[in-house]
Amino acid sequence: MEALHLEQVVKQYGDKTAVNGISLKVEQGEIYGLLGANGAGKTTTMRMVLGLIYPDEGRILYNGKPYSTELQHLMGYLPEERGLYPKVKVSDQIIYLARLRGMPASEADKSLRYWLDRFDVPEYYNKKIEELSKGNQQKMGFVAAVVHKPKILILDEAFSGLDPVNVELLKDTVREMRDQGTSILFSTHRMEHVEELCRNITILDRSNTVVQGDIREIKKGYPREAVVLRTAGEVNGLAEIAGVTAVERQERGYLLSISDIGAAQRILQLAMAQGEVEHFEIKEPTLNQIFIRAVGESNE
Ligand SMILES: Nc1ncnc2c1ncn2[C@@H]1O[C@H](COP(=O)(O)OP(=O)(O)OP(=O)(O)O)[C@@H](O)[C@H]1O
Repeated sequence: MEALHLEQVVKQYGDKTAVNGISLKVEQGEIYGLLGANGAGKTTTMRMVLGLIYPDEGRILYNGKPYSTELQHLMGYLPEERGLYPKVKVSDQIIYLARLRGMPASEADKSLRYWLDRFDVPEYYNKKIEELSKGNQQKMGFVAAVVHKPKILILDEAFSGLDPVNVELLKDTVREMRDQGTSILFSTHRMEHVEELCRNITILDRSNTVVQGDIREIKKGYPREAVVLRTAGEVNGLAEIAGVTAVERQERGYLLSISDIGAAQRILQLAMAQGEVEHFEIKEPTLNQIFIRAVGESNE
């Protein structure tokens, strides 16, 4: 059974439909990508899942059951806007938040110390949030979201403001939580993070679902329009091949754009006829390209 199931969920603010009939399922131990342009309805959807606001239509089920206040103990949320108080000590507020979610103080303290050690910052225990850098405040926001061991974790731009080392650290942590059975709703504008972490995604555009499903399946539905070719020497006549729309000379070869898949074979044949081919690859579209195309198309 799905840990989280949204069925035709609608949210309106006056005349404005912020979310227009979203349906999705997140399995136990899955990281699910919720994507969309600015104002598409992601935060509104996440706030409904958290029970902070209520859907006007449709329903949300948690392990097959409707929302109840006990669920607050099972959910963790890292909001896009920093949610921690600047003047309060890290330990005071994170333990307080964990207790609000039903964790005894001594266990919360132990869990907080575990996370501070894990992130190699045990000294933050006694620091005020305002004394930390922006990235480290973000890390403490993450700790606040996971300290009580949630079963459903909602991450809104979890990696924003983090340096590459910390991004990797948090990615590993998120994967580990997934492997332990946590279901994670993951929202970001960074498509490469989605490619690395998520199996299934929904792309929202102006309140509507425009793309949904398994990333690998979605990619199969889009044409392959790029070829990478690496050869020992120059290849003449690439631009004249039927179906080749652009040829870009790169440091170690060529990047070609094609309008039909047959052009790829013609490129390979021409290159082989002129010398040794070191590398040949027909590239799948990136999620970034799919996003731009899907959101662009629905705006036409
Ligand atoms: N409290 C509110 N009252 C009125 N309109 C709202 C409210 N909250 C959100 N909206 C509107 O609902 C739509 C969806 O907003 P939402 O914040 O869910 O988008 P988002 O996908 O999270 O965007 P972003 O990527 O910019 O964070 C927007 O048009 C927004 O202006």
